[in-house]
Amino acid sequence: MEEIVVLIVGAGPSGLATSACLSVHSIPHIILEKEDIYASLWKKRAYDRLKLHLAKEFCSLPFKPHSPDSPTYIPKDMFVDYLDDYVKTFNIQPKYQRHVESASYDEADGKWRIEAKNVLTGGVEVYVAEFLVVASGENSGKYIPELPGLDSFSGETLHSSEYKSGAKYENKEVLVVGCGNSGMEIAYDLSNYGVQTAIVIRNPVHVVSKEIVRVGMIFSKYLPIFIVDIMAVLMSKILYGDLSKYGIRRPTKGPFYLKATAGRAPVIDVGTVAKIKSKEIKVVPAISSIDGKKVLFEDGAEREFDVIVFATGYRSVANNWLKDFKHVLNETGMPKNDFPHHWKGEKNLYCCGLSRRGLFGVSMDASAIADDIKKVVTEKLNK
Ligand SMILES: Cc1cc2nc3c(=O)[nH]c(=O)nc-3n(C[C@H](O)[C@H](O)[C@H](O)COP(=O)(O)OP(=O)(O)OC[C@H]3O[C@@H](n4cnc5c(N)ncnc54)[C@H](O)[C@@H]3O)c2cc1C
Ligand SMILES: NC(=O)C1=CN([C@@H]2O[C@H](COP(=O)(O)OP(=O)(O)OC[C@H]3O[C@@H](n4cnc5c(N)ncnc54)[C@H](OP(=O)(O)O)[C@@H]3O)[C@@H](O)[C@H]2O)C=CC1
Ligand SMILES: O=C(O)C(=O)Cc1c[nH]c2ccccc12
Repeated sequence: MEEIVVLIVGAGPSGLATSACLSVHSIPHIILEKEDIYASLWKKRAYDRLKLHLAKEFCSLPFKPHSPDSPTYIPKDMFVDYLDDYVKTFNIQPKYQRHVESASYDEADGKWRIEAKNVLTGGVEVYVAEFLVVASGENSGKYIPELPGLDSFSGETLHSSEYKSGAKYENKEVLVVGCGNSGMEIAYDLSNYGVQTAIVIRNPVHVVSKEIVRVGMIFSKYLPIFIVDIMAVLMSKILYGDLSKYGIRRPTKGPFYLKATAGRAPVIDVGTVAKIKSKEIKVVPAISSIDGKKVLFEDGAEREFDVIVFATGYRSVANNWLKDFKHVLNETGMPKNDFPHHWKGEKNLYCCGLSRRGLFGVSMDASAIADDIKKVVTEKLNK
């Protein structure tokens, strides 16, 4: 059994940022990561053409702004290089292939007991920590809806986290389920490879440009969200026009309101809208059932597909291993406390990167968590 002051679960940007902030405070800690590398989402589960879709000033980790020479919207591989530099700068050394399977709070000694399977040896390692930081990601579990007849589908199915590029789907009929940023960009990528592409858009969704988001993020510092949303929607209408005739309806609530309250990011268009307008990408309604290669839609139409890409999002699965999750999370694996108090729980339990604010939120959380742990440790030493 290993005793440690702070144990961090996950070596994505949240775990790395928290580690850096704790190191600056000289607080001993370890990171347990189930994969064999850090930043596995960015290194293993992201498609080729992915870029950061927030301007770089909103995407840096603590103590390390992006280089002035970096493009405003950083390509995935360049962001991975940035994380490599970050890990070197702060000498971050996660314990890899340690899959945390259980974490519970021992009331008797007031510490966290963490059990992790060593993926290499198959053995179970036990750790005892005074502080526990959940940094396992809001996108840690793939979500695929249960659709009637899905088991009968005779083509290929994959989740967006498994998609790399449209190259392997040339001359195929592909259905993308989900019109979030993954679905809309994957549909664009498929279409660029000449793939016959359809996308399911079943509910209203905002479409904005990167520049509208950048302006909105800047103005959000000074103006109430409803003003920012009025501006954002007006700019979107000017840029894209009335999209309802193409099957894209705008929600009644604004894009920044929905992001702040429901964590639903607007679609930041990469060129998909133009392809939908030109009918290179076909918009279809919700699926009612699947039969072999045939997909039946709620408008009664049906069409055969070779491939279905589920760009239907993710879920936090922290509750699978965090037995005493109620000290910081709710039943869905997300923070039980509202932003900006979401990161701190009871019993020295914290969560980082679960505020649905992307890397911008990661940095805020990591700094706040490390500062709070430093305060608690200092107060204890001064008693
Ligand atoms: C396709 C995609 C694109 C995105 N683009 C942007 C963007 O442009 N800008 C932005 O701000 N945000 C973006 N995001 C949001 C993204 O969540 C953050 O950028 C960032 O990756 C969050 O970091 P994280 O460390 O909290 O979570 P993750 O990056 O998901 O890392 C969590 C880590 O925890 C590990 N882990 C999970 N469970 C366990 C366990 N039980 N035991 C041990 N280890 C475990 C995982 O292996 C993983 O390495 C995007 C997300 C996706 C899916
Ligand atoms: N940097 C970048 O360029 C990118 C960033 N991202 C980020 O990654 C995160 C995850 O994004 P993403 O993977 O798109 O997931 P999201 O959760 O944002 O979107 C999931 C989509 O799936 C749809 N959906 C769910 N179930 C069904 C169903 N049964 N039938 C039809 N549609 C369904 C949802 O529609 P409904 O509303 O109807 O439920 C929604 O449109 C987000 O924060 C996003 O901003 C993602 C891709 C690229
Ligand atoms: O892409 C993501 O997952 C993000 O959460 C990035 C993000 C943070 N704040 C936003 C506001 C509008 C659109 C995207 C984001």
